[in-house]
Amino acid sequence: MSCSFNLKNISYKNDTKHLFSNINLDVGHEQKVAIIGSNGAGKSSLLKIIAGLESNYEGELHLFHNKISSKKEYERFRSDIGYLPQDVSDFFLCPTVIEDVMFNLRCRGEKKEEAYTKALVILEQLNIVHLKDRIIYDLSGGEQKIVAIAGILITKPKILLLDEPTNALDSSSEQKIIELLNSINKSMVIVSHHKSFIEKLAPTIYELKSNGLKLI
Ligand SMILES: Nc1ncnc2c1ncn2[C@@H]1O[C@H](COP(=O)(O)OP(=O)(O)OP(=O)(O)O)[C@@H](O)[C@H]1O
Repeated sequence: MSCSFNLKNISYKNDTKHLFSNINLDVGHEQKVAIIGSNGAGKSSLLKIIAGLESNYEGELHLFHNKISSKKEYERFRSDIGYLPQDVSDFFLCPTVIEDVMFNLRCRGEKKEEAYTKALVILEQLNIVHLKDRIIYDLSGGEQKIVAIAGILITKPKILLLDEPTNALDSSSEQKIIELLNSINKSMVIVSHHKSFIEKLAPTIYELKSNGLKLI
């Protein structure tokens, strides 16, 4: 199986405590994997390691069969990785929804009109086109989460790392996210507390324990 990324014997301790060791994970091309675990187990920290936001770990991270030994090496693959943080309140860089969803494409040199058209398509897919001119910080937490997902999906990353993608969403929005993520053929790691949600999305579910990932 062609692998999108591999974790080899990862151990991590943050400023205050040892969180986990012996983390081994191979995520194949277009494979969807979920990680559950108790509060504070380190799920978000593990996702940050894969997202290249935390480098103070032991062990090896390989992206597309390349061993990543430095932040500089990670940067070669940064645009292939879409990361949704658990808390999206600091995620947005533009005032309005449409501007923010277009932003990453504009950064990559896309013309304004093309970026606008693509942003409208993704807002329609997520059923939030009515929010397009709203100020993001006036939106509800759930609405902000969907806007953040739109801003990630528009860049067509190869790997999606989603930290609690449906917390703060009502059941109809959660259903939309499930349908959308099911329709996307990409490698994904989804962290969630909601087993019922995860089971609809990821055939492979692990529990994060302090001594490794346990297949459940
Ligand atoms: N920057 C940090 N400095 C010190 N401790 C931190 C930091 N970030 C997180 N922690 C602590 O590390 C532990 C793991 O946090 P993390 O957010 O990775 O866990 P989690 O499994 O995602 O938790 P939850 O399910 O509650 O979201 C927690 O005890 C948390 O308080």
